Amino acid sequence: MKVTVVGAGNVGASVAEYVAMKDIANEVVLLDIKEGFAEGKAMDLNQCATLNGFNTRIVGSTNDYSKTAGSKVVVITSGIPRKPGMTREELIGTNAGIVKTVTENIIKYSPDAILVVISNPMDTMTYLSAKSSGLPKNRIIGMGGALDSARFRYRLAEALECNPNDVQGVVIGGHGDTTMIPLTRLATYNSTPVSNYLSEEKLEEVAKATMVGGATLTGLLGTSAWYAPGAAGAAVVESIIRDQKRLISCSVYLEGEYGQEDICVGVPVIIGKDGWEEVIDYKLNDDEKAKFEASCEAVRKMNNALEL
Ligand SMILES: NC(=O)C1=CN([C@@H]2O[C@H](COP(=O)(O)OP(=O)(O)OC[C@H]3O[C@@H](n4cnc5c(N)ncnc54)[C@H](O)[C@@H]3O)[C@@H](O)[C@H]2O)C=CC1
Ligand SMILES: O=C([O-])CC(=O)C(=O)O
Repeated sequence: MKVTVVGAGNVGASVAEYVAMKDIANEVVLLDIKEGFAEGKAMDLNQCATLNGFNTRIVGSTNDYSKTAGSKVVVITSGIPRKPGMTREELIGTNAGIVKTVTENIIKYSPDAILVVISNPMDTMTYLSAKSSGLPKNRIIGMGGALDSARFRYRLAEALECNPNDVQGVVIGGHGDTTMIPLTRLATYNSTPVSNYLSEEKLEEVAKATMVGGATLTGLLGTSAWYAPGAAGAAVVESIIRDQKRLISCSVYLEGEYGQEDICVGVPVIIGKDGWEEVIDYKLNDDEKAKFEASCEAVRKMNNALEL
């Protein structure tokens, strides 16, 4: 099984590392446009094999797509990250051209691949990939909700002073500072509503911290985060390769689900060997529905800036 990761920068290398550590692919191809960069990252990662006990071969490629041929999954992380003070949406001018070209090159060599889009602004880049590839909608998955939900669970666990693995929580909507929707009403601490333990004000605080999770890290790091984004990308890849049918919030092309058409936005989906298989209806209440609609309107505005 071959997995390609386009963009060997912070997020791409992190996805490659976590995929290798899971030992779910024989080969991971890391491709970057920067001369020798992907080869260097691949060599460094290969030298972890005996230390971390994996048997995945990592191959570096400077823009040679023939090396990516026959990939089952392709993760797209190429593009610029934001700097402190910027929004993800400001990246569209540079990243749209990159994501479009990369998508076209990838499907020339791997026409049956499932694409996992990570580059920002992620929902719009996923929509662009869907439109420019012409691939069946189930084979295009935007990764954002997996990360945002992990951050939400971390923040909830911090507030509850508990083990994050005992907390369930999902973020839907756009992957933007103001468009994501942490579903606090549905969050649980080992099956009991978190509202049993946390006040409305505390839950509001948790939701706000979740929404600006990426911006907070960008402020601290000077560039955007990569460990949790890499782990979230690898979790989506694993669910595809192992056909795990995990229920993960991902940005997918909607045709009526959640009342939306012709948009890629975060909703809970089942992820398996054929890509995303089904959207699960969380039965939003009126307030959540209104937030989701506003989120979709903002994503749609971004999509309108694309030259398709
Ligand atoms: N969806 C999500 O949850 C997340 C998205 N991101 C996004 O992921 C993207 C990558 O972030 P980082 O890895 O931190 O950036 P980075 O700058 O470390 O790496 C990006 C890499 O893409 C490469 N690249 C640029 N144009 C290319 C092309 N045409 N073909 C192949 N490679 C190309 C660059 O040479 C660079 O090595 C950014 O757009 C960032 O905003 C980051 C974290 C989470
Ligand atoms: O914040 C950013 O720009 C990168 C990203 O999407 C995240 O870490 O959630």
